[in-house]
Amino acid sequence: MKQYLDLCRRIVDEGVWVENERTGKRCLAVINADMEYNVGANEFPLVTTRKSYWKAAIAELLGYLRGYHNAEQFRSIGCNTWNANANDNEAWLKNPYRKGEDDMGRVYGVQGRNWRNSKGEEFDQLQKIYDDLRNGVDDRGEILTFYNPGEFHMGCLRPCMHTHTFSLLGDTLYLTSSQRSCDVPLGQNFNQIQVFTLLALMAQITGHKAGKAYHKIVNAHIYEDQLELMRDVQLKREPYSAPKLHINPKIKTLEDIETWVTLDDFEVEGYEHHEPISYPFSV
Ligand SMILES: Nc1nc(=O)c2c([nH]1)NC[C@@H]1CN(c3ccc(C(=O)N[C@@H](CCC(=O)O)C(=O)O)cc3)CN21
Ligand SMILES: O=c1ccn([C@H]2C[C@H](O)[C@@H](COP(=O)(O)O)O2)c(=O)[nH]1
Repeated sequence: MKQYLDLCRRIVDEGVWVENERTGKRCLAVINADMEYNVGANEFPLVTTRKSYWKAAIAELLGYLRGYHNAEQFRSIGCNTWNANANDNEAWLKNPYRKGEDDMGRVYGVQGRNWRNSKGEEFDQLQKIYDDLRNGVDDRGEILTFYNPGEFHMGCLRPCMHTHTFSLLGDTLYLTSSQRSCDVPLGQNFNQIQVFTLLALMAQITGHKAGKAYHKIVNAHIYEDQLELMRDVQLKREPYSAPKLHINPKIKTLEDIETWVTLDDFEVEGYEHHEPISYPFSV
């Protein structure tokens, strides 16, 4: 929690104002933030200085791992975060690749599970990583990337947290996640849960111990309409200690994640938090 608050404080104290054309809003931004989560010690990085809707964040991750392409699929597993980008963004509504209501296009998990080359052949990046790790193999290229510049025009948003690299040292699995753009009040609240949970889940289904997860953020920002709430409310609160995440031990394979896992398979123990804060969202 301290590293999250340090990042928020750093943006408030040292951030530079930048115009953002896509949203039409200004952001206070810093460049380069390194976050580290101790998954092995089960220090779940849940924000405690406001109520965090951690289940929605895990649902979003499950949707990515399943290759979801539609906001309705996300809603059906308890996640509302893609409604606005799928249905309220002018540029996407006019895009000829949009296949109607709720379609998100070729973003995130679609790239992770159905990457396409110029011949139309598809690659399942996650399956390859899973098969290697289960066999104890790390070929130094265990990379799940959602970043496909050749298909940006076919999706509602370029991926923000775009690349997850897995590494095996002995019987311990590590994760390094890279993010180009981070809405710290809203997005980071979810993203740090997702980095942690992704490593915990992959370690569990590939039969390894979880080590640390390293989360590298490039542009970390607070939108102008979020600043007051962050500076004058959230940053004035004292954090509580980190809760623990419990994942159903019956989850043993990638197929389990693809087929029957729900939010009931995740529990948080010892989550003490302050009152909710509702931050404005920019589409
Ligand atoms: N401007 C922006 N910020 C983001 O963080 C973001 C995007 N756009 N677009 C794509 C996804 C969607 N994400 C989102 C979208 C909404 C919430 C959100 O509204 N969170 C609320 C309530 C969550 C709930 O009730 O389930 C929160 O208080 O955390 C969080 C992340 C993260 N990403
Ligand atoms: O997982 C996510 C997804 C999105 N965001 C934020 C970061 C930015 O504020 C917007 C995306 O806008 P771009 O103009 O494409 O950078 O969404 C996030 O923090 N985490």
